Amino acid sequence: MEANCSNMTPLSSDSAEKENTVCIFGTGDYGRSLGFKMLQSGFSVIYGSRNPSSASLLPKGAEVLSHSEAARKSQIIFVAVQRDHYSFVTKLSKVLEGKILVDVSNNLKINQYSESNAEYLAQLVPDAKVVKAFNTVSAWALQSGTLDASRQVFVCSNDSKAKHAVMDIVRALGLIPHDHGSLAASKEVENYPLQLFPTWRLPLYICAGLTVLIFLYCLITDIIYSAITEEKDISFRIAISIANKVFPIVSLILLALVYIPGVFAAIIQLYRGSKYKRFPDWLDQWMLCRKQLGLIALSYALLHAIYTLVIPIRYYVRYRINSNIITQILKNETRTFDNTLAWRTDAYIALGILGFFFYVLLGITSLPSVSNAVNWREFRFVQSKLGYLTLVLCTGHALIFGWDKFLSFSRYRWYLPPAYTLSLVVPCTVLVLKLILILPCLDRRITKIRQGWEKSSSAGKEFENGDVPLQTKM
Ligand SMILES: NC(=O)C1=CN([C@@H]2O[C@H](COP(=O)(O)OP(=O)(O)OC[C@H]3O[C@@H](n4cnc5c(N)ncnc54)[C@H](OP(=O)(O)O)[C@@H]3O)[C@@H](O)[C@H]2O)C=CC1
Ligand SMILES: [Fe+3]
Repeated sequence: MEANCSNMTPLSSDSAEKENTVCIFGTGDYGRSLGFKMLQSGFSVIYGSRNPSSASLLPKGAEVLSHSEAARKSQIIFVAVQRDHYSFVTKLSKVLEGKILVDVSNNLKINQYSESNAEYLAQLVPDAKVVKAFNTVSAWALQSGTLDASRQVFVCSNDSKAKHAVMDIVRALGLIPHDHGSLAASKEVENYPLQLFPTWRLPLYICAGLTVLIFLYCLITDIIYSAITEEKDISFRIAISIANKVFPIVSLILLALVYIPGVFAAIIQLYRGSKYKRFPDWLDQWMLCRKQLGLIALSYALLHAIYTLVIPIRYYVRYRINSNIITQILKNETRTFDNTLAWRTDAYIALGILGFFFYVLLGITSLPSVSNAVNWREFRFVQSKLGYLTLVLCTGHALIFGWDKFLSFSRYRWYLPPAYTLSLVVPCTVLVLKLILILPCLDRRITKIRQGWEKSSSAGKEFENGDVPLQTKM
């Protein structure tokens, strides 16, 4: 079936109907859902089943026959059967000769078998043209029509015509086909739905590790320290006070971690005097998860903002304010207005608000629908310039919050510095390194390197781009 199916509507003539007919082996969940969607899109559907008479719950308008009878009636056959049962196709090898067999199967584990299911099917019926497709679309999504998250269908085959015929069907169903090349890619395609947030794994581990470490640090320096040295139980602070320390600290560290790899990359390129050598793997990995790190940092900043907003309604805070007022009344004293403190708190809050605003802006511009609407230069400007501005504002927010507390030794509990200082180490390091890198002498050199200029280390000679073979990326 090489006819273009993209404009398919139900056809009336017999021959056209034959061209428009697809066969589905298996009347299980997937076979039924696929058949339902096919019928909706104007195809005729014939099921091939072991027991045609007892097949039930099939979509209206579909026919059920034996495997061989059904296969004879269509050029394209979808195999909606679990891999373990594929052996039944060997008996049909004659009738399947030259036909397109679409393997929709998935496995339970990554690399469960040595060869992919599609390659296995191709070995069982070598004279059929096997195409891998549809495994990324669930039965539920096909049936319910909620295909927003899984519109993409990866298609691969060794037979180009067969692949394009299946891609036409994919389009006719309102889905988006992605050509993944030959059947050798089918293993990767089969592993795809089994991966659980692959690009999120490293950022989530980093975030979880930092969260636990900072929480333990705050627990020791606040709650356990008070319990042991002052015999005071302030464990209630875990719920809001400690949480509202952990979230901003981790958020700021994660935001700085988004910008460190760029700084390291610039230093490495300066040192090598070239951009044509691969970065170490760890740096590549780190660069690839910057967006995820940034989005987790944003979610923690959002939590910090919400926790901060509830401070005035906390019982503990209202109690402290009231008891302060009563103490002043009882002592008949009035605390004078501290102008410096007023400036400090206002500046700290203002930097926090502005920092959060740019944080959100960065998050919004990283959404595909927004980033697709800006060109590469605009995207770089937002993510780099506004990103650094966010880092500066948020670091300023933390610096003014802490002020000179780090100088007062009484705040060091068991020689441990106040928790806020932990949030400043990485961001300050990034900002200092960035400041050095934007010094005109270094900036000019980095710009030249990124435009392709190279310094030959062996001969001490300098080559322009093009004189030296490009070996690797960057
Ligand atoms: N469910 C889902 O969301 C998705 C499923 N898939 C893939 O689709 C395929 C089918 O899945 P699903 O429909 O859920 O599975 P089911 O177990 O529900 O159905 C499989 C069908 O295969 C047929 N069958 C069972 N045993 C044999 C056998 N020994 N020989 C021949 N045919 C047999 C039966 O149909 P009959 O009785 O008519 O012969 C049965 O209904 C699988 O490979 C799966 O990985 C892919 C993406 C998503
Ligand atoms: Fe804050």
